[in-house]
Amino acid sequence: MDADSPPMERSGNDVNDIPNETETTTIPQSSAEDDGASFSDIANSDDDVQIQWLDVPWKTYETNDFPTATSPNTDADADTSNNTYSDPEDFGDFARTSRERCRINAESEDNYDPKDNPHVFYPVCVGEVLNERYRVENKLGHGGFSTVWMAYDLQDETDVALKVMCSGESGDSEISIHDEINRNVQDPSHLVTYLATFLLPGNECDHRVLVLPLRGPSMDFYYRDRIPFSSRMSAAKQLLMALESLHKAGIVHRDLTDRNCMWGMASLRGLTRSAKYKALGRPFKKAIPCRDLWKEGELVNEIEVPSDLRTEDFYLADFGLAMKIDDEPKEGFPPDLHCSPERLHNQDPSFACDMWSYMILFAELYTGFHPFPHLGRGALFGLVNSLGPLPRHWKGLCTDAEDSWYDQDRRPDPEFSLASTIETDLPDADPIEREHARSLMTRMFTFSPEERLTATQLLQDPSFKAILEIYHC
Ligand SMILES: Nc1ncnc2c1ncn2[C@@H]1O[C@H](COP(=O)(O)OP(=O)(O)OP(=O)(O)O)[C@@H](O)[C@H]1O
Repeated sequence: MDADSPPMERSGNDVNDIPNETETTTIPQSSAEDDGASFSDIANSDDDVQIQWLDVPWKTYETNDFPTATSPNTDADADTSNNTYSDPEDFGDFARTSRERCRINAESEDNYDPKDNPHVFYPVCVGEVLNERYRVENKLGHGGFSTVWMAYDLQDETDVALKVMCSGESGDSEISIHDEINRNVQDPSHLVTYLATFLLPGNECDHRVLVLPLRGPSMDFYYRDRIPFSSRMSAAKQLLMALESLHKAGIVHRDLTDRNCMWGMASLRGLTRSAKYKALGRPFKKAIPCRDLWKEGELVNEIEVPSDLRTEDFYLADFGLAMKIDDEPKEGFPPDLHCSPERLHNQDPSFACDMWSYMILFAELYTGFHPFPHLGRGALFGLVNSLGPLPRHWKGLCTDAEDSWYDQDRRPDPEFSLASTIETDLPDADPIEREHARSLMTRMFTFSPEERLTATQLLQDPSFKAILEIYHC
């Protein structure tokens, strides 16, 4: 597929640069420990042959232990720019004790058990080569329908993300919406669409795999308020422009959440696997403990991208629920806290629903917090408490709602009005800036979808532009 992928820099490693066969290189043995060296330390290391990254026992290799120019893995495993090599057998560390096994924070093992689950996940081991091309090197994340892995494309010699879908998810509609995006969206550069796709034969079923360009951490990963304001506001603008181009092509995303928005990640091209493990963390894993599993697989901790690898680019991903605006809506909602109130009342998805979700993300990027504290009583309660009663004609359309939330005499709690929330969350902001934020949020967080600004209108809105200008975006 010729979907856009970002330009990747190739660092100067060439098989001819492999040191003389008489030289000896010392590399660390596998270890879960980390000496805290930064990415730039690794990428710029000009140590000669003896390098020491970890405070762990050392293993000494003769250089002729390493792949030669005729070996298929030569380029993949030798990174002579750093004079370092990957141990071909090193694919992370197994938890050894029950306490260590508890530290593995992955999808539930039940997802692999056909007895518990009609839509099973595909068991994957780090180190496995999928489709004779993609060597799985680390775990990126998982969702309700997939596991997502960082893999090395042995053919194109680049890192990619593999989204391995559960059985029963043909992926057909996601692929066709990716195709639609690549055909019709004027600028898809901030939309994460597939580079290639293949099927993996599973246990009496196939599993669809999407090969995606590798991106960085999702928006929910970092404490947002630790990222500079200018980066967060630039992200908000990039996301809105991506959404505008999606909407102009007649596509609604329907699942705009912090999990589906991602920062960019600096290219790791040219680094050995051990250097990548050094930068991103080593896979920490245990075998999937299901009995009678048809194939080996591992539950693996998801990588934590260090902040010095995060780039200023921002992307919208996961088009699993996206659809053409005129198509018959399929099942599925964003999580309640990012879902528009009309969708929570079972109205059809619309561009305005996406704009509500966008505005929640904008508020989270801007203030660092969700704008409607729900006090443990659910998303709709948070809205009623801050904005006032829900439209009377929606009553009865949402089973989780209380009748009193539609009582038109009900007053919002002044402590949770948008003005007070903005003042609490941004105590140092200039009053004029806060007034722009209040005005913008009041107009966007309206229960009438038809009154919400479109993406194009919001990009032109004087208050939106004023806030971005303050942060030089
Ligand atoms: N291209 C990518 N680069 C890096 N990480 C990714 C990429 N795609 C997905 N991820 C990670 O994997 C996680 C799950 O991906 P995704 O949301 O696409 O899966 P899903 O099964 O559709 O999830 P959901 O149940 O939320 O719809 C994301 O939150 C993100 O952390």
